[in-house]
Amino acid sequence: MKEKENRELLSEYSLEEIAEVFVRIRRENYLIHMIPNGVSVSLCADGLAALGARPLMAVAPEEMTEIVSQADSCVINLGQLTKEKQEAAELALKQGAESGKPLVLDPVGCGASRFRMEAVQELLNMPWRGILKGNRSEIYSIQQGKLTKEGIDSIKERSLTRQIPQARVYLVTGETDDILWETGKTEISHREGIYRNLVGTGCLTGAVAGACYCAAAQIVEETQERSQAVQIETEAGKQGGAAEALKSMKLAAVATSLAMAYVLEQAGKAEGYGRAKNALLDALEQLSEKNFLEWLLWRQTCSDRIDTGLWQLL
Ligand SMILES: Nc1ncnc2c1ncn2[C@@H]1O[C@H](COP(=O)(O)OP(=O)(O)O)[C@@H](O)[C@H]1O
Ligand SMILES: Cc1ncsc1CCOP(=O)(O)O
Repeated sequence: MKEKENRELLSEYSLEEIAEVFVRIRRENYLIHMIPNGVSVSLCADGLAALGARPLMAVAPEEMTEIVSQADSCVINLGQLTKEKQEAAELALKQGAESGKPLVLDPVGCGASRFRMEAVQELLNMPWRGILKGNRSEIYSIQQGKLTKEGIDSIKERSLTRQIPQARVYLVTGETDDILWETGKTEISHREGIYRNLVGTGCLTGAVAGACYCAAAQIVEETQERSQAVQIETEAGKQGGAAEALKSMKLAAVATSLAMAYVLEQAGKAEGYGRAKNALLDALEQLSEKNFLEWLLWRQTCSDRIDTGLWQLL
């Protein structure tokens, strides 16, 4: 059963399709609106630009509906949360859901204070479809409704439940990233290379997910259109909306996780914290080039050799 789940995911997305996500971001120059935090705003804006996307960082509730309407996707990062930011996040999720935009929510440090936890729970109770990206501690806090008081980091080992709402995909980051959805789960290991904990890489992961989600939605839609052109309408086809949306979210999460594994590996080779941050941005720029597909193929070959698989069995 576990093996079947894993094979299904492998057959769902080829490495070429994953690499195509980044070629598309550069070609389409998606406008990614992010409600950022002051600590990582430059890294996220630079990171999106390095990918070939167009960042737009807006925070004022007064302009949120207009801004979300014109963006291709919206990433809501709750770091440095204030009441005003919470209001902006609610408006962004509402407008994003109404206009069917790809949405990513990053509940930064939601286990650190009651204020953050309550705000996150309210936002999660709203009806929107999208990706929830958090470290293991943040997702644990959300699932258990408990404060973990680990600051913004994930320090302790935490077990997560498999109860994921239907319209959401969770991208849980750490040494191994977990991608969870209502009926399944996969793991992507980041253990290769030397890892350096650079401030803002969690936020950057959310920003990258926002860009990947735009490309993934287009890729999935085009694949669906091609298959509909040769098929008569089936029951599965009629229910295509939710299934397609789930596929886009999963492809976006897988592409984000592997891209971050690649860029963090490049950053890990640089000497010194400052150089590592620049190496991270330079590596983001390479994702749309053939280096990244070659790295994916190389990684798969290595994984096959040590018999773990690119996507680890669950
Ligand atoms: N020990 C680790 N080894 C390799 N990569 C890691 C490790 N911990 C986190 N990462 C990666 O670093 C990025 C940021 O994740 P994380 O540090 O968990 O987020 P946050 O900054 O929100 O706590 C993600 O791409 C994640 O996969
Ligand atoms: C340090 C800090 N404090 C509030 S937001 C923030 C940045 C979060 O960075 P990361 O992406 O590494 O979790």
